[in-house]
Amino acid sequence: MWTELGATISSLAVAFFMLDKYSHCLPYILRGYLARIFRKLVNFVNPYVEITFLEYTGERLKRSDAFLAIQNYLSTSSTQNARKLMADVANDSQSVVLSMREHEEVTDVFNGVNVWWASGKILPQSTTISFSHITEEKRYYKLTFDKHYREIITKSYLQHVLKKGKEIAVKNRQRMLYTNNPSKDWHGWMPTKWGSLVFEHPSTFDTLAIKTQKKDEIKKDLIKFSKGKDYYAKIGKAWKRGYLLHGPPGTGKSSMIAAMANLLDYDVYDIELTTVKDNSELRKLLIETKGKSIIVIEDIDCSLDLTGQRKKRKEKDDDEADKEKDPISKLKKEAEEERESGSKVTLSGLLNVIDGIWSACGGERIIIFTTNYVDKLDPALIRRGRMDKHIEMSYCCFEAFKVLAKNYLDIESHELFGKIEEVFAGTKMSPADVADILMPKSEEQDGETCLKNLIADLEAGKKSEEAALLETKDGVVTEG
Ligand SMILES: Nc1ncnc2c1ncn2[C@@H]1O[C@H](COP(=O)(O)OP(=O)(O)OP(=O)(O)O)[C@@H](O)[C@H]1O
Ligand SMILES: [Mg+2]
Repeated sequence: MWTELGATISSLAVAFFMLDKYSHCLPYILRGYLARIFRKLVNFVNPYVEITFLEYTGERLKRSDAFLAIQNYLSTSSTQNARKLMADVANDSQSVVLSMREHEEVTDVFNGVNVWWASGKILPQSTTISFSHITEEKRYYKLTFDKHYREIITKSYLQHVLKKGKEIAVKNRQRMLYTNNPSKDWHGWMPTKWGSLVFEHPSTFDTLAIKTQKKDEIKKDLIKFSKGKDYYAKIGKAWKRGYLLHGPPGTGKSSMIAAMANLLDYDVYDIELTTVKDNSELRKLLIETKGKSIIVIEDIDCSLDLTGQRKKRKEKDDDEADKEKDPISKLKKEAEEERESGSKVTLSGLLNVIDGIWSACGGERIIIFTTNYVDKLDPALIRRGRMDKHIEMSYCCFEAFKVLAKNYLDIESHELFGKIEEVFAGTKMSPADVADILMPKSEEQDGETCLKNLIADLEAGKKSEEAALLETKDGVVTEG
């Protein structure tokens, strides 16, 4: 069909060229008359409108969202029509996603109107060697439809295609875990700021050992946030939420982040601040994050000189230690300090970037800081509005233990539970330690043995804690 159409159009183009060339020989009125007839003729033989959607648009050659949505949309309709398809895998290799190959055509029907989609690519014109995969060839989709349906196609149909395409993208999307690459590995404008892996952490709110009430409260908060697009727009605030997770090591802070990402189906951006050169690099990194994501800065107290106090204290300790150090140790220490001082991200820089980034980016984002020492953090960093919710991850309690016993041993109730509840009171064992004890170490070790081991460990821990407390008390009394 297109070949015939092309031939007709070229004949008309020749006719028009001749008309244009010799028009000065014709009287003015006849010239206008012929031009009108010619236009009618072209409209008659080619009543179609074409819209082209390029893969890369704009000066910065950003990948077009419309192109991606169309690609996804056509992945369903084209599989029924097109003969040449391309295959890719999604969702942990669970499903195959098919899309149209170049120079294929498919027909789609919308409200009884036929439209035609064609895929193609424009090859580079010059033979110069390019270092960019983007400039080498330009892929596009071309939509053709009868001009009588211009209104319905350009409005309703395209809206329908974009909406469906985005829905398919969400369905096929593999969640990713991004980690920042050191800036020395960034090459020009190539997207190497973030390295990525498929995010496959198994932690969920069901496997998290924390009190049920707290768990439900956090889940409710997250779901409310993720559905809050209209609410945030109404109150004129950026669609973001900050969480501060604090608690001793092994209490499940990192597991909680994974559970949050799994609950909301968000990507995770894990920022290692110590490899970020300065504030402007941090800004670049954050600007590149996408919506529906959780931005994580773990151990925030260790990543930055947050309060100034840490540095001063360190300097004081170091000065004293230096007096005793030999020259080789001193040199080693200096080299280490130089490496450590690689990151010049400052607290105020971090705050500015965090506050600014929300206004610059669309789409929902959660930012999470974790720390073992909440008291060390600068109040400016964790004030309400920046970190909206503070979640304390605490030592294991009996309620949390029951979750671990179910996960690790498949035991939901046992005669030893009464004793365990009793010994848990007043102990400080992290869920990570409890989980380790509950994990059978050999084939012979059954659930009951693990529970008995736990009781023994808890009792031993309790005794040593009591002894330590007594010692301290004695110390205070003696000093007094
Ligand atoms: N609350 C919890 N519920 C379930 N499992 C937990 C919990 N806390 C710890 N664990 C187990 O212990 C391991 C370590 O936990 P996790 O890394 O989440 O602790 P963390 O608080 O991030 O520790 P750190 O402060 O050292 O980073 C996890 O792999 C998990 O199996
Ligand atoms: Mg952690």
